[in-house]
Amino acid sequence: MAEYSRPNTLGRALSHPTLIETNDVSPPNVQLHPRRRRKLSSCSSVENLDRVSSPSPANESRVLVINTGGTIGMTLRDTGYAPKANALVESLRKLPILHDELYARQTYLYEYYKLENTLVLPPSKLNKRIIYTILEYSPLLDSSNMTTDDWGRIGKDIEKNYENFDGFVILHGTDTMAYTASALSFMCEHLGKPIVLTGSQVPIYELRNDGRDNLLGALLIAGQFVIPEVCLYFYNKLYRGNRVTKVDAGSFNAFTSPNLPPLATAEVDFKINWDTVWRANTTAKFQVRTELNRNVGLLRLFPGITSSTVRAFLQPPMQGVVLETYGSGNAPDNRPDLLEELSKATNSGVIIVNCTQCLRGTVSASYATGRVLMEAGLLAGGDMTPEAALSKLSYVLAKKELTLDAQKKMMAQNLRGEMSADLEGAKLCLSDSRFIQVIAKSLSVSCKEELEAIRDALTPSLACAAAKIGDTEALVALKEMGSDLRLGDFDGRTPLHVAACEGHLRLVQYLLNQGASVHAKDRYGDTPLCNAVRFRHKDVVRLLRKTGAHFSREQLEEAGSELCSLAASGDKEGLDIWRIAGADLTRPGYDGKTAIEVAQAAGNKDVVEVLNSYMNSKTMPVFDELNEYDEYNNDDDEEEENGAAIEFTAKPALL
Ligand SMILES: NC(=O)C[C@H](N)C(=O)O
Repeated sequence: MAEYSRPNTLGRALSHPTLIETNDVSPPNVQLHPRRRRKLSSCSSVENLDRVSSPSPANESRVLVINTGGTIGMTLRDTGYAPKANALVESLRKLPILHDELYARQTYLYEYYKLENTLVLPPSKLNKRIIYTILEYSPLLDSSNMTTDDWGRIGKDIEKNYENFDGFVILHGTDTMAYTASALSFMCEHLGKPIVLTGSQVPIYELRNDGRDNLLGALLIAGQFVIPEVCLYFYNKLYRGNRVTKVDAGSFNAFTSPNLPPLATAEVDFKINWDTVWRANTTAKFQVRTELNRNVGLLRLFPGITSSTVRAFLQPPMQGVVLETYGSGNAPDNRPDLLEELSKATNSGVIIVNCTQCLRGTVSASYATGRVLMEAGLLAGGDMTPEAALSKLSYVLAKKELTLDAQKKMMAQNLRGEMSADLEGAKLCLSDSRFIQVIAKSLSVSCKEELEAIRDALTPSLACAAAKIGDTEALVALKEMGSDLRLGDFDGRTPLHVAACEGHLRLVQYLLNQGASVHAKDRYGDTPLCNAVRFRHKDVVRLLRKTGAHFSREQLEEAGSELCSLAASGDKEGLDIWRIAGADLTRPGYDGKTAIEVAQAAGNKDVVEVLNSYMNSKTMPVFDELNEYDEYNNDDDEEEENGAAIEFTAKPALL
């Protein structure tokens, strides 16, 4: 007699665990979960996986294992290792760590699924039962024999059975597993469930092997964690499938993911690196694109490669090539013959992607030898593996509905986490208004003091960034979360300073309406008015003046020299800005000469005339706000503003 206590979900109808003979699992002693019982009577097909819907009990999950071949299921023959058909299920059935026969029989697993190739794992640490069904391909293949058609077949089988399983495990030879994993990652669009490729270096039938561990780990991951990616599990690590490459022919530790850390590691527990897990960020339904373009290839540069080799390789029908270059994407820049062949090909519509031969790192344009390739029309492949770049090309080029330009654009995009964003783009860009708004929103979700402190610390930088790009909406968002838009950054520069520099008139208006001070000084003593004068934004100068901005006594004194220098260079516009800003154009410079004297000496008659008329009208108020304001309304030589329509309600002038 063996004691067997059934899991709660299965034994829901029983009040006590039942003692059952190990070999006696006859129906009267076992209660089926009601849903499973119902299913038993409705399911009739043994062959058709589609007709079996997902399992009932909550602690069970279903995984479809597609066995394509590979060493994991090979035996040694006279000709060497070769796959053995119809042997895997039987052999797994005898391995207690990979199949719990007692549970299967007690719960009528075989009758319910009507699939003899359905097995069940013993309960996991998380108390999950993973029921897995093996779909074996015929013939089983050494992965060296696989083609894009086989990728399509795998994709279609996943698609067909997608709703019936919680996850998928693909048993595959290791030699081309990185290619298949990459290809499937692109083919599986809007993936929401885990697809885990695995295999082994030593057949599962041998005494010492890595197949059992790899299969067990892959099943546990696919059945327990919603990692919506095409992954590769090997030697206790789960990798993103399109990031791996096989690096060792003789070790259990056969794969590496040089540019991305593992998604998970199997230690005492599984540690999932959720931050790295790819999120499709889509509401579209899962589908598999099986169309792949086979006119693609990998070309590895080597010293002395001839242009005729390159020419031959790039001949039609070739449509996409991954050029494996040196270091950070370099090629000889003293080989015009070679570069010409590459240019000719890109001009005729071949997409050539520049990937590095190095295991780790990315292509960049830091060397002249790298730039020549960009000039020849190559696309930068970033840190993509050649396997990923090749299968991406194959996938993208099969999208016939796209123009060549759109295909190139797609190649440069990070579609499935196969490449890191280029470093420029990856920088947190404060001048990205979406970033500012996202931060503003996320900070406003809580009203805790700490969060408010963070908000206050970030506000000046964020507000200045928004002011820089004239993003009124972002400023409104910041304002709504309670930020004080008058605050200055580390250098005492307020959003008003920044907006004045950039000439964003409407934003200046908005900030003034929000109480921004025209008198705020940055660490250099500059006010927004100084900035607007410096960058010659007349309208902003007028508006600031209207709001009461003025130069300090020292600034006015120092202005003399600046005015003389403008007069010397005949810069009427510069002088006019100073006039509008309220400077006294008769103020002498450091050597006692006035601007008009300098202009006369330099023979700048126009300037003399303008300054004379200024002197004549000097008895009038320095600045006629109303006239100037009218002028401002009609002036269109400033940059067109596209901010939100904000009524002009600037404060009355203080002069
Ligand atoms: N370890 C392996 O699976 C290698 C085998 N030749 C294959 O790729 O199918």
